[in-house]
Amino acid sequence: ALSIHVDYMQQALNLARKSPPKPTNYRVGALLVERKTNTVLATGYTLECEGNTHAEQSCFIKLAKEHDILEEQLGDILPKETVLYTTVEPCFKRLSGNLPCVQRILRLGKTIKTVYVGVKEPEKFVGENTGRKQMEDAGIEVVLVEGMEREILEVATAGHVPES
Ligand SMILES: Nc1nc(=O)c(N)c(NC[C@H](O)[C@H](O)[C@H](O)COP(=O)(O)O)[nH]1
Ligand SMILES: [Zn+2]
Repeated sequence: ALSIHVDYMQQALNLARKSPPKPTNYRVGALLVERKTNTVLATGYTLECEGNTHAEQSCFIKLAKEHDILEEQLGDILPKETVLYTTVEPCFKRLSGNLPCVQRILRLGKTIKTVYVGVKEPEKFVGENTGRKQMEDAGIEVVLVEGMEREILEVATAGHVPES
């Protein structure tokens, strides 16, 4: 049966499709959702916000702008039962050196309770992604929403040069 999680992951994948293809990152879509009422608090996709931004980061930037606060202050306004859907698991390291999204999530305190991911990050750019363990150690549940791996990866890597 189509779970609510697949519905949100499909929405996230549709967002990822808006991302301009690039060989050095993944095209990812993300949604911040208030679990009790299932209200979408913010949507985002890779490179949506100016600069070299990630999908999860774009959600945070947009929501912070809406509340006229800094991104790192979002923990003060996010509902206690906020969850994040992202087609590719949050990054723990970025080749650009920008702050990884796991750190962005962790600094929001106990507001983000669960992170739903469509796929684990491939090891192409930064080797094995150890972000999941960092989040679980901080009490954040990480749930793999199965069944969409192939299409998520197809969208995520659309800007990559085919492996020769
Ligand atoms: N979860 C996630 N959301 C994104 O929006 C995105 N682009 C990635 N991609 C992860 C990948 O590891 C980094 O894109 C590379 O490490 C290059 O780093 P930059 O993106 O240039 O900072 N991962
Ligand atoms: Zn990231």
